[in-house]
Amino acid sequence: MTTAVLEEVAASRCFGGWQRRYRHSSATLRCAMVFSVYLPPQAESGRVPALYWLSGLTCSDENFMHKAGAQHLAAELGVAIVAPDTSPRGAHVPGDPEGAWDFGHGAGFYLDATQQPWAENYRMHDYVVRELPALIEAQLPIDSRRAISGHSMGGHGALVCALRNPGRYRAVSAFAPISHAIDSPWGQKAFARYLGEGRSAWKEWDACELIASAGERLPLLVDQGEADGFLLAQLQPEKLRQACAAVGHPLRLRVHPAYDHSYYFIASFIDDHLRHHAAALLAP
Ligand SMILES: N[C@@H](CCC(=O)N[C@@H](CS)C(=O)NCC(=O)O)C(=O)O
Repeated sequence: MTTAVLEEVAASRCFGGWQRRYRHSSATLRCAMVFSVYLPPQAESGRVPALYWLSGLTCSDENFMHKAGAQHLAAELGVAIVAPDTSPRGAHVPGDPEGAWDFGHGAGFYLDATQQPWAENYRMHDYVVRELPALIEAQLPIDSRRAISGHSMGGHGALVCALRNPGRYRAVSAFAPISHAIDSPWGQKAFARYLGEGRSAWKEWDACELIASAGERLPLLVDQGEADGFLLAQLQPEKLRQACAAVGHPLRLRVHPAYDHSYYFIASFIDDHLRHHAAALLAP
């Protein structure tokens, strides 16, 4: 699995480092995938740690890199940023049967599907947690110091990746995550198809459910805009607050008046998240 070749498809100098894009064949997802990576200047003389960023519904690997404005501080801190795509892609990969934007292509939900026809390709958890880091750590100047963050569906993904894999990430954070996916319309639609109708299987991919039995108490940093149109129906950060309070899981939940769901919100607070991750990634 680690022998796939990374084919560079774009490279731009950026804050003394490089913004690059690679294509590779994914054995996990059974399709070609593209990811973006920001390599800070420090990567030219040694290996650097990486923050994995998981984007939300409808995004590709490029939304974060184009809009979050993270490269300037990542260059200063010496942290790489890796942004995978949000689902498997390609004409042979099934999408939403009705062509909706909240399922299928661009909406992999960072889980490993068990139901056909999705189980063939939709294994984004395995891809993000194992296949992609193995490829990157073998072929790029990035080492195994990892942190993870994301937005909305990707915030759910970041929390679930960290909670399901104790010891794999040094830090975790999220912007406007789908906090309790099994209790949200987006999550219910996706989980019913990817995982089947049995709700017990859904709980293995739900941040609030996983908090109770987490194998480590990695502190969560979560930012949420109060004017986010998806706040009440889909995101429900108060459920995350309750789940953390019930078991004493450390949570810093910051609610920001007037901020919405957009990348303007992410750009406004990304520096705090980068410093949160860098403190853990660069600790001796
Ligand atoms: N297409 C949806 C919105 C989807 C959406 O807001 N996606 C968020 C993640 S959940 C995003 O980051 N969009 C891409 C962008 O803003 O660059 C709609 O019409 O309401």
